[in-house]
Amino acid sequence: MAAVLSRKAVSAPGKVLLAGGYLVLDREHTGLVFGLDARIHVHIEPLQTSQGVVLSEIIVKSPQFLEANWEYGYRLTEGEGGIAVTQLRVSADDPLLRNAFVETALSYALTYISSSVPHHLIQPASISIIADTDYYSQPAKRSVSSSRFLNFDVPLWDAHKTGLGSSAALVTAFTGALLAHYLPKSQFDLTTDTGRQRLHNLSQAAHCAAQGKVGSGFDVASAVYGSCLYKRFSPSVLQSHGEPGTLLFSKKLKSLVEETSVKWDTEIVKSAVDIPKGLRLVMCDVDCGSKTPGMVKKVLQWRKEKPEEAGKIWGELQKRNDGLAAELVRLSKSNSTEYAELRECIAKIRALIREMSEASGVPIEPEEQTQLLDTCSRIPGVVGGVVPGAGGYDAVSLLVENKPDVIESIKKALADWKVNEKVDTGAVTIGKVSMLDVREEMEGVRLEDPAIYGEWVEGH
Ligand SMILES: Nc1ncnc2c1ncn2[C@@H]1O[C@H](COP(=O)(O)OP(=O)(O)OP(=O)(O)O)[C@@H](O)[C@H]1O
Ligand SMILES: C[C@@](O)(CCOP(=O)(O)O)CC(=O)O
Repeated sequence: MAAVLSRKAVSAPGKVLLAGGYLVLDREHTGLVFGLDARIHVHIEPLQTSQGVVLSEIIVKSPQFLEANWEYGYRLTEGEGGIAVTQLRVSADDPLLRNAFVETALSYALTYISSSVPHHLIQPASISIIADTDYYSQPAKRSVSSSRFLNFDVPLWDAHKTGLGSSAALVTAFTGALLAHYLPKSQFDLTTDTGRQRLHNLSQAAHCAAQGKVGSGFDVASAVYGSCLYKRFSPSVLQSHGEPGTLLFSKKLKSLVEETSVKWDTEIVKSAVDIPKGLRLVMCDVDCGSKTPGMVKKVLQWRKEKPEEAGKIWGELQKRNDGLAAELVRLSKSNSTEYAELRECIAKIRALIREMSEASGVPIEPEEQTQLLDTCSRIPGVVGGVVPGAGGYDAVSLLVENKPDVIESIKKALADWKVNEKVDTGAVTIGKVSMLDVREEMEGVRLEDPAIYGEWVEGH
């Protein structure tokens, strides 16, 4: 008889790329990424089936959203092709709503598990995904109990994202929960360097496959390792492992994850990143629900066409980004509250980002965000702010003194804030600007107590 597996829960943090957007796509450069205290949690338990009924089924639910149930059948494929998963129809009348991140992470993780314990049958499981509130601009309804997790009461696809990296945190926590559930601790332990390295490699591979492109991977790296200075892996690492169901996929994935044939050249430096005790990060969401498509492509095209111009700006930006990281660490170590130099670092970075926007024709720091950042930067206690990551109209980040009156002043300023008509480009409509209830967090992925989810995993 197969051993009864115990329930497990894993969470991973969201992210903000404070400095190094676009540059981090190139291994010549680095990104300064902070993990956030908004987490995606994944809870997994054996699926209760009627006595004598043997199913190869895994059920995944996002109980905070409507119609967010996905059921999968799974089977071992021939030719060491790994585990293929097939989405099952919940009921004959329902349309098949796919979730590429869940589906891909499931088949990658099950394939790795089956290659690690080849003669074990994978038992059915029930998985719940539970997200902290600030991943979505959607106003959430308070849940009936005292649970910190809220009910969004809309289909997942209708919730506006705030850009905190839900898919990377999801894929990392989901993969971690599956490995922790099915593999013995001797083969996978989230608390060891080897465990985290394998989880990182597997999650990066699955996340890239689900996205259909290989980005820099800073979001998955920070979901695993938390805040860090990040240098990407060479894209060639992910070029030849194939797809689930194709010849030798299982073998190739195992060696990719365990680095037996390919070496991942990712560089994670945690000691280069810190936030001084007297400061914190704040994120302000503009809820306009739009992001200019193709920004990355356009910036890279500009860099290709104008290598000299781009090289100069990127070289200078890298220097300033390094300066920002160094100043944060210096302030943190010295316990100093003298923020003039930090203010200067942020102002220089913003000026260079605007120069890059202008030269590439890509609204990385659009006029509306310039105005928002300028307004916030004038509030006493606000050291400065930037458009993080790819920029555009996602939430902006501020570095502020960690004092209740400063936070109150920011909230008040945001409540009154409107785009000045003179700079309103008309490209987007900025909704209500609000402060998200998140701040930086140093820790990455972690095991959670499965009992904390209460009603969210019972009876859903
Ligand atoms: N609570 C959830 N339950 C299930 N799937 C989710 C959940 N939250 C996010 N996802 C998955 O992640 C996808 C959103 O990922 P996407 O990469 O577009 O955005 P993001 O990672 O939040 O933001 P960004 O990349 O801008 O930081 C959704 O379409 C869905 O597949
Ligand atoms: C533009 C880029 O460097 C950062 C994108 O960051 P974000 O998704 O906007 O947080 C792309 C990448 O690193 O994959």
